[in-house]
Amino acid sequence: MGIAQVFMDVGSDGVAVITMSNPPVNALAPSIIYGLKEKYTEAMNRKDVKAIVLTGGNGKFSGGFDINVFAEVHKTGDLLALPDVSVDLVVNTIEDAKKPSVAAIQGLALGGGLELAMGCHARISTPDAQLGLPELTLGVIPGFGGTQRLPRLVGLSKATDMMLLSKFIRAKEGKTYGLVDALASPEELLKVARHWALEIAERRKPWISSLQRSDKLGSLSEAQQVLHATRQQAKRTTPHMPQSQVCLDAIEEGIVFGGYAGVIKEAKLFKEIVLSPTARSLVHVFFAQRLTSKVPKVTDLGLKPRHIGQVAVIGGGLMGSGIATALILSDIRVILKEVDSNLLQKGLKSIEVNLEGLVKKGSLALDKKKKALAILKGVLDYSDFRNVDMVIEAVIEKAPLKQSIFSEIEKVCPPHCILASNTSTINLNVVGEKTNSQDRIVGAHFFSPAHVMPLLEIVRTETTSPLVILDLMNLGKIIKKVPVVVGNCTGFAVNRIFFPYSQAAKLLVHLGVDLYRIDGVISSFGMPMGPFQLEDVAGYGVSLAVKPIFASAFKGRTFESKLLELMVDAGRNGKANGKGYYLYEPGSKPKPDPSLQVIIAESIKQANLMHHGKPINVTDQDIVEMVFFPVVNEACRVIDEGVVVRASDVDIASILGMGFPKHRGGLVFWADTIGSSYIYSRLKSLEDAYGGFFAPSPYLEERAKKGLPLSLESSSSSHSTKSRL
Ligand SMILES: C[C@H](O)CC(=O)SCCNC(=O)CCNC(=O)[C@H](O)C(C)(C)COP(=O)(O)OP(=O)(O)OC[C@H]1O[C@@H](n2cnc3c(N)ncnc32)[C@H](O)[C@@H]1OP(=O)(O)O
Repeated sequence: MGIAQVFMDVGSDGVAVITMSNPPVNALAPSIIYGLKEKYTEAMNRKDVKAIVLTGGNGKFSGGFDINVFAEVHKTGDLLALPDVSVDLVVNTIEDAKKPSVAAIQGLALGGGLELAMGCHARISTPDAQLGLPELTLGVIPGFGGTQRLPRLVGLSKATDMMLLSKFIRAKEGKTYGLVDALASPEELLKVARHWALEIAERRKPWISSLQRSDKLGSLSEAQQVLHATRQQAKRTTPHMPQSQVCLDAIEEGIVFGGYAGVIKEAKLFKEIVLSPTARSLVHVFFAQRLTSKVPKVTDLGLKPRHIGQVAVIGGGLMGSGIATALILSDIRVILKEVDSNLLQKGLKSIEVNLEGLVKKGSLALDKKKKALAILKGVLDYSDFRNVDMVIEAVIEKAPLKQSIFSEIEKVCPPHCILASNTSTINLNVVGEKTNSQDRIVGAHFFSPAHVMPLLEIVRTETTSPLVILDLMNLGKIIKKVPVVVGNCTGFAVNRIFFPYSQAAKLLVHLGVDLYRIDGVISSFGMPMGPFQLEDVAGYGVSLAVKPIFASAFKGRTFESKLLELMVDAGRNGKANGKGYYLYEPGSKPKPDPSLQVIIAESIKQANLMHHGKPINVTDQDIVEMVFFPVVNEACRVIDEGVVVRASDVDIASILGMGFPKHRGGLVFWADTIGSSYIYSRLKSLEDAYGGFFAPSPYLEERAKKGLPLSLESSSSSHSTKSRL
């Protein structure tokens, strides 16, 4: 961040323009808050100032309160680091001042930024500025009066919608709701705002304090009905997010007892919720996600990413068509290659279906769909490959096939062309073994469905050039993915860390624990679905293909059973044929299938794990620990071997790639809330009872013995022979 400063410039018209400057987003750091207070006091005291225009520098109003302060409060527990903005600055200094303020908004006004603007007596904005109160995504609630002023400006339903869903709206939409008083072009913005401020001062325009308004709130009973319905919905959709209910508590206080009482209640609730485990987790996730874009020896070399105008995707199956969809949606021209016209037509059709799905959901306009399809071309040979900047191979997981494709594309593509593979498991050195282009071979591991899932795992080998990594990171951002750079090993980071997840669940079944109970417990923990339903949805082909790969790469710590083979023998292929661990019927939820018990009994018999044939007795907590601690253990190895740049990259990869609950802060963050010593001792006793699958890794053991968090960076604790990054 640059230097945080507040400037004031008083014009001959008697308008003081107060500008917040704290690049890149003018976050409201404590120094900005104090600076605002100081400039406002000066403006009030100066006789030549009639009115104030509040604005932000560098084309942005403000991205909200400085989230670093939350991180500081989480570290120290000291709430004094939070300045009193809501009453002292917004109510007393701005809203109740004897001179009017007008907010001149461009770029964005989010969180505390929008709350300052709502404390002003009018808001003028450029049409495309983004407005929103996204505090709930950080586990907190709006704390500068937003829970009170937004409902009073736009009405209760719209306001709860914007706050609970952390929805951003454009200013032109805000104008229709009454959040914005007038729109102006960037060139005219200040002029219009100055004029408006003077008009208020001279009483030619109304002098409105948002907090005093009630005209948009409806009657008390209507308001309470809306709040009740919203509460019920939030309980269903965000059961792990206490901030939703707390936000509604603050709103309700203001509806019942008036805006000022609401502001006081909001401030009190804010100070409680900011220390909640959810806020700690979500603030961690905010910074962890941004850290993924800082990759040593890649982003610190002063390199500039090259333009990627055209990409060839090889293979039009589920992954290839999803990747192509993601690319054309972001205006990148795509050549889709298949081996015969039948498969090509299928691939092109899947892309169209993907786009139609987005149109149906309302997230893609029809003309945007047409535009996207116009930059897609299907081909059956390599002749068009001479013009592409990147190839993404997405064929089935067979090493010899990938090798022959890579040696062919090396010959036909231009020398600058990046050669990427979407393999999820196969070592990239093997993929590129038959080429002389090791420096431009890279993994671009998308997650299915590729046009929806936000994670892009970028896999670098020891020879991949930094520029190639940077180009792929940049492309990832353009297509709205979160790129996480990892090292090359079997399963890379995500699939490797999560291989024990389904294996542990199967192990539990072979110890006599009910499969549907396991899925239920894991869903309640916060995963989008349990491990068995996930396997049904992903299809057994993937699980069966990777089983031997993991077994040979991670000898001694895999759990083998014949359950899946027995399922396939019995004609069960998962969701694909409507029959897996669950029964799938169109239009209804997956149903448990009692006849599955015969297959499970056979698999249990073959595995012969149960002591005297007796099922084990486990609590729900035992299930969570037996499923996730082996996953944490593998994450420890991945951190120790340098497969990830930093532990927090695992947090982001686990959330975005596997659906690990965000409100728990990601896998390693969650593990650290439990403590390395406890996890180690549990794994140790599970190892004694059930063998090597649970054996704690040396990294975990060392951290536990020293009482250190797993995420703490430390050179001395490394057991690895060599970093892969
Ligand atoms: C009391 C109040 O009610 C409480 C609050 O106001 S809480 C804050 C509410 N505001 C928010 O949640 C907005 C958070 N920010 C964002 O969503 C996005 O950063 C954005 C939409 C503003 C910009 O996105 P984008 O252009 O992709 O840039 P992005 O990489 O996210 O951010 C750029 C830098 O600004 C920082 N930043 C953004 N918003 C910040 C904030 N509110 N505080 C501190 N830093 C912030 C980021 O950490 C990043 O820093 P880095 O370059 O060192 O990694």
